[in-house]
Amino acid sequence: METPSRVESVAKGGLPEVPSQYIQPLDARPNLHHGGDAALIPTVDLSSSDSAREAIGDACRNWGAFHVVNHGVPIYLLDRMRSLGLTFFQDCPMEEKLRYACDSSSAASEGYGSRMLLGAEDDVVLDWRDYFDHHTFPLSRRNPSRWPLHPPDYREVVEEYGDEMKKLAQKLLGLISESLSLPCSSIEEAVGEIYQNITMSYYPPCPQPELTLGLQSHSDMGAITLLIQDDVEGLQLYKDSQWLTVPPISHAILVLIADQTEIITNGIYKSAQHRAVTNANRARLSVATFHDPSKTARIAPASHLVHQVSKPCYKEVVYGQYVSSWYSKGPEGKRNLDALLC
Ligand SMILES: O=C(O)CCC(=O)C(=O)O
Ligand SMILES: [Fe+2]
Repeated sequence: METPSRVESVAKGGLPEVPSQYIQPLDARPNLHHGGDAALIPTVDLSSSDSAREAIGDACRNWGAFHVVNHGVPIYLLDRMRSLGLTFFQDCPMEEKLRYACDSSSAASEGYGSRMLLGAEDDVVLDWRDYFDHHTFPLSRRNPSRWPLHPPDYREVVEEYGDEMKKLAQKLLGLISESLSLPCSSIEEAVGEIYQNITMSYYPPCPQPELTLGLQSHSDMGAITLLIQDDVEGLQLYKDSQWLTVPPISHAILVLIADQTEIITNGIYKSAQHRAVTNANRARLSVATFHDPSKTARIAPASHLVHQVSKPCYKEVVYGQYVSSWYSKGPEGKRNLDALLC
């Protein structure tokens, strides 16, 4: 098995210039002089479901993303996850990290990795990012012995975090369904059994942030993503032909609508196109918790919503095929979803 370079090791070399594989084509490079403003991303207070429902509907229609507060997940757990991630990436010796290396020849395999897309090294531009992916639901996929042993509470915290995030994702899918006048369980039933992955992403300081991306432009492929970041800016959202910076809010959780929810809602709600930019001075950490259908699930627009606009806007897709094509062709924004438009 080929062992790809870890971005951390490339960054530690103190190179004045990034290696050519990390240089983005001109049209994908970030304009760091015009960072944009995303202060307008809505924040939804979940303490009252009645007012949250309407606010969620507006946010899903206009942004595909929103922050939630009073979400019920203990704040200490958000802080502990961020600190476990930083401990792993910054304090664990490389030799130890590599004991958890993921299989770089298969998509989204569990463990420590750097390359998201499959394909030959010289075919793809590499992201300036290392990550650790944990498989947490269904429970049959959960095997904490494949996760770091240090700090001593690492495995326990990741399990508790996964449990809390799943509960929140289910609550949100219920509110999203109701915001479209569908029964509360509609979207969750269309998704089927939830597959949850937790990916900690680590972006080391980059000597040429204007040429690179921490994570290329994409929308998440599953149903709903719940994301927290540390206090370093870097996440950007594409809206109205502009890249806008998403401000980190330490006690909030960012909700990103993903592609299967766009399909199920027949395009009424849009998945969020986003990317991560790098910076020269500070490493950045994010933790994304993905909630996806099983690979065998068939995803199609909900019939009730098809009747509203008189036709389905997306073709039915087997989720596993969607995932394979995403990893082999690359996301390039939302091109995999666009390919399913009727
Ligand atoms: O680092 C971030 O904020 C974004 C991470 C992300 O988009 C992903 O893991 O899919
Ligand atoms: Fe993402």
